[in-house]
Amino acid sequence: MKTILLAGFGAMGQSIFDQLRDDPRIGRWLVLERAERADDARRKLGRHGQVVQSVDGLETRPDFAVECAGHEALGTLVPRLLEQGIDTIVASVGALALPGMVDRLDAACRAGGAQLTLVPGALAGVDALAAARDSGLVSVDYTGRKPPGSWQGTAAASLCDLEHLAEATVFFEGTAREAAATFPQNANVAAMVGLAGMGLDQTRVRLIADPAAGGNTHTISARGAFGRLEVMVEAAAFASNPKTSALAGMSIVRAVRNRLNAIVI
Ligand SMILES: NC(=O)C1=CN([C@@H]2O[C@H](COP(=O)(O)OP(=O)(O)OC[C@H]3O[C@@H](n4cnc5c(N)ncnc54)[C@H](O)[C@@H]3O)[C@@H](O)[C@H]2O)C=CC1
Ligand SMILES: O=C([O-])CC(=O)C(=O)O
Repeated sequence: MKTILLAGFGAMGQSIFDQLRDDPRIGRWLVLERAERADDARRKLGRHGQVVQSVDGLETRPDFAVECAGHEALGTLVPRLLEQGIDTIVASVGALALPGMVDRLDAACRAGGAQLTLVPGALAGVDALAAARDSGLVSVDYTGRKPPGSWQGTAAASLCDLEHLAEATVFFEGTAREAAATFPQNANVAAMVGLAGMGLDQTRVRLIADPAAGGNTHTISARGAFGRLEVMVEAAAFASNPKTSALAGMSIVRAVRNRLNAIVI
């Protein structure tokens, strides 16, 4: 039976645990949380696992790890996990847009002989984009559209009047690298499109606050030698965190199951 280390027990982390808690192939959860949220995590984990203080000096070595704790945590925790040879699945893909981060993670993987998995998260179409890239891509565009409430508490609040928007408002246009760095809680998907396709600096991003949006919508438009791609997801958000689509948690669950299943889809 497997032991999984889960860094971050917020909206996504709790949903991942809830979906996988009864899987007989998983024996134990080691959860890393900030001190002020540790008791809550301990209570929710019950007999299924324990809260740990650090990724270093663990009594039980995890078989693999999952990160859903944010950009800062990715930078501090994930290289240390990889250096210890612990394969890690990450949600906070946008942190790879930070200067030097890809090289740092690559070096940590090599030092530990570990593998880092970036999930599509709330996106669809990443498989096709990544497959098409070696044959040559001509353009890749990503548009993120969310209700104003999903942009509250982010840099969008200083770029438009989120409280009083009467219509859909484009408040950001730039590269995937700029989007990921400016909106760490909302533009991990933009970084994923960039990393899977033409690169962080060649991928164009538009971010929109839309009072009429029915959910968090993510649209990828791409052209290349393969042909043309147009994929849109309208995703329901977590009640506990409207910035995050529940599909992002499901995407991690898929990645975990793919490590446990005989047949990988
Ligand atoms: N790839 C994708 O499609 C998506 C990726 N994300 C990323 O996933 C992250 C998590 O999303 P949510 O669960 O919705 O956020 P959340 O804010 O609900 O939960 C994050 C949890 O991580 C904990 N945390 C923060 N720093 C930590 C640290 N150093 N060590 C341990 N725990 C720490 C927080 O206390 C909190 O409980 C986001 O910050 C974002 O970077 C979010 C949405 C979609
Ligand atoms: O969950 C989503 O809709 C996407 C998101 O927040 C992110 O990529 O950071």
